[in-house]
Amino acid sequence: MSSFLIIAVDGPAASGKGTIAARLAAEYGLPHLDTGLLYRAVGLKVLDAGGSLDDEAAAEAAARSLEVSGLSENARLTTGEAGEAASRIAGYPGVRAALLQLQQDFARQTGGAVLDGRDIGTVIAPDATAKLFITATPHTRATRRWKQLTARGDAIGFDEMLADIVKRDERDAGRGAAPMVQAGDAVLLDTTEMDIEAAFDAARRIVEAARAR
Ligand SMILES: Nc1ncnc2c1ncn2[C@@H]1O[C@H](COP(=O)(O)OP(=O)(O)O)[C@@H](O)[C@H]1O
Ligand SMILES: Nc1ccn([C@@H]2O[C@H](COP(=O)(O)OP(=O)(O)O)[C@@H](O)[C@H]2O)c(=O)n1
Repeated sequence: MSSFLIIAVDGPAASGKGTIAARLAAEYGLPHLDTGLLYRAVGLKVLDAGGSLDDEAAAEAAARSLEVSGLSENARLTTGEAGEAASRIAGYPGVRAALLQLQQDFARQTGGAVLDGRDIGTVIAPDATAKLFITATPHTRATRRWKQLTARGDAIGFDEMLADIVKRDERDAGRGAAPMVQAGDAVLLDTTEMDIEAAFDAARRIVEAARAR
């Protein structure tokens, strides 16, 4: 069994892919990159500069000059505003091109890595050892995200949350550049009826089966 291990974890909003990716990274002693943070940071950078999310050139410039250190400590990146902004700029090919190399370098570092996002198994690491596509029903995902955001004081109604998630999924799956799609060789994991422990357990078994191939 090779000691080089790339695990690609993709899926729609609030499916639990970040939680699973972080747990897998701890399990296998690998570094983890939440690639959604990159797009969230670019979206907020455009907004903070007073720009428009419709301005493709501004988004591409923000992506090219993105400072990637410290993103996971920035709580603002996990807000609903950042998620929406991310999805608006993530369809621009120039933004995706600007963020490609750093993600591929992260994936190919010595020993390997775990990355989660929308296009890890299809574009960033098509040669990944194990590919998972995590999903759950929109209602379940909206419930999870609503609990997560309201627990920390963000004011949002459940119906609005559900509508936001459905709209973002449609935009992510419908765009021309690296749309959210399950890779042909990814294993689908529907966590609707699973708690975090059960979902992680199922994910670990998928990785073990892939490593044994
Ligand atoms: N299987 C699960 N059951 C219940 N809650 C979950 C499950 N997986 C994740 N969560 C919770 O749902 C929220 C969203 O999970 P997260 O991993 O951030 O999703 P994603 O990375 O897909 O957006 C978090 O609060 C997380 O703790
Ligand atoms: N690899 C990735 C990761 C995120 N994204 C975009 O960034 C947005 C935010 O991603 P995220 O993973 O942080 O969002 P959640 O699934 O956590 O809600 C997504 O809706 C996508 O539009 C992407 O296009 N490609």
